[in-house]
Amino acid sequence: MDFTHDVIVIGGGAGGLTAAGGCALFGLKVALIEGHRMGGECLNNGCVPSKALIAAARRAGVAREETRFGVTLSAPRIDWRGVRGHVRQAIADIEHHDSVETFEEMGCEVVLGTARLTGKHSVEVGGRTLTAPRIVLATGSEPLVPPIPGLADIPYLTNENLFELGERPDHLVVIGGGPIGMEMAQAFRRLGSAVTVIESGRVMSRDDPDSVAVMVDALREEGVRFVRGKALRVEGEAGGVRVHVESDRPVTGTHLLVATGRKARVAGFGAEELGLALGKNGFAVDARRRTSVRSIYAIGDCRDGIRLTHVSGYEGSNVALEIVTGLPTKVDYSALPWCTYTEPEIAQIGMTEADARAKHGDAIAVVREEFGENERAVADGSCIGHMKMVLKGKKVLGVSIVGAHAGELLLPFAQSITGKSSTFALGSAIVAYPTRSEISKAAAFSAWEPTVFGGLPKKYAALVARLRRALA
Ligand SMILES: Cc1cc2nc3c(=O)[nH]c(=O)nc-3n(C[C@H](O)[C@H](O)[C@H](O)COP(=O)(O)OP(=O)(O)OC[C@H]3O[C@@H](n4cnc5c(N)ncnc54)[C@H](O)[C@@H]3O)c2cc1C
Ligand SMILES: NC(=O)c1ccc[n+]([C@@H]2O[C@H](COP(=O)([O-])OP(=O)(O)OC[C@H]3O[C@@H](n4cnc5c(N)ncnc54)[C@H](O)[C@@H]3O)[C@@H](O)[C@H]2O)c1
Repeated sequence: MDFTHDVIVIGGGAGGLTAAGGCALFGLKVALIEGHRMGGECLNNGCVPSKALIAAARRAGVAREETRFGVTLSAPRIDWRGVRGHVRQAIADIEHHDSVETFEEMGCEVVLGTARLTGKHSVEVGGRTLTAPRIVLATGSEPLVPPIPGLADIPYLTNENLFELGERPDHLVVIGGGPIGMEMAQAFRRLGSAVTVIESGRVMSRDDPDSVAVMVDALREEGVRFVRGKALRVEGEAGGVRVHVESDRPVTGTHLLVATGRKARVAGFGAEELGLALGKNGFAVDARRRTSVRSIYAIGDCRDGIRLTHVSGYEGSNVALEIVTGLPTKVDYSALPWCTYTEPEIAQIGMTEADARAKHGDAIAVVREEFGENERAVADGSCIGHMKMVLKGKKVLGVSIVGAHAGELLLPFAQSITGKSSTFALGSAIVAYPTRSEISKAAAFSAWEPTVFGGLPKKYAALVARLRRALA
């Protein structure tokens, strides 16, 4: 078969950009297709606007403390247009990292349009048929809106319209106590909204309960109200919503945010017709991120599994490496980090205590240290929180941290968990997004870039690509 490309990547979010950029930098002929906005969810409706909003809210939160350390601040005045302006500016300042021009410079052919899978090796977009030995699906996810009776009849918010809100809600009701619910609850509360969170199960159920308890107490103290129960029915109109909750009184507010998880984007672009197998929520994949059709990979939010920007990026680079070298490249999540950017932050790497007990029983030990004993925390007047290190013998299995800048404390444990500490390992470590710690990975990666993308590796990649074209 005479292929138009070596690789076709569908989706220009964190996963697709990393896969496409990686292959292109090795000299492969890459088509990168994006149907909406380059940068995907993270840049446009996810991490970047949420963290920008959190930054504005943090400023308001500090000002609300009035007198501290002998310094008196005046109470915050919140100009919603200014807050929105900061959110937009953050996106504008970052978007060039993900732009068409940047990826064309790397050597990708960027095609703007909605792609349709038409075969094991073919994709249609904008009236063209593109073909390649390997296709990478990085089509992402969208808000999972549960079928709560009444919801379809009232205006509600999800992450897709939250950051474009024209006014500050007087009372924001949030359904869902996951990372989106928690980050946004605190941010809106600090910006002056009343906030009620409705959660049917455990708040932040993926994280260590001891960390979560500290964070929930802090949010309660700031005035966030928590209601335990399932949201069963919703009624009202713009400016006045009422949520009926299992085993509690109805909750009323002015705005409703639905933050009840994500639904993988797997339908409507030819994957069903090709018979790609599905898992519980997304394409079923093996450890190499191959779907049931072996020439097609699925990475990041669109496959069944954990959904985070750095996870999409890691899977993108793994798949690029496999395609370029021809060597199987499995994901390794033994040192997977994540962080929720409330204040205090909750950060995790590797196993929680519960994960470790489930796997190793009483063979584990847990060491706990308090920030109240940490002299930098004391000097900062910011002693809330602790670190729990989970060990088997002296080997670290995981670390849970709650406290100021918790996400920035994870990186050394990536090295202790994996046992890899070279500059190459640092350059390819999975680092929680967005953290300042990423700069260490960037520096280590830069040191290796000329070698990794040098003449010899490119010649080898070209040979593998020729063989693939001949054998596919
Ligand atoms: C409010 C919020 C806050 C978040 N905060 C964080 C955080 O702080 N840290 C973190 O790690 N994660 C965070 N996340 C999760 C993170 O945003 C996602 O995990 C990540 O963006 C997924 O990247 P992706 O490339 O897999 O998918 P996406 O970013 O969803 O990209 C998929 C792309 O594919 C395109 N596409 C889909 N179908 C087609 C088609 N047929 N043809 C062409 N193009 C197509 C879409 O337009 C989209 O641009 C947050 C998410 C939300 C909603
Ligand atoms: N800092 C970060 O890394 C970060 C921040 C935001 C989002 N994200 C990612 O975005 C994704 C989505 O986050 P999310 O918070 O929407 O999802 P989530 O699945 O983590 O949490 C959703 C919560 O909603 C609850 N829920 C569902 N239906 C309900 C109902 N009817 N009534 C009451 N509660 C109900 C669930 O019990 C669950 O706790 C996740 O993949 C997450 O990893 C990450």
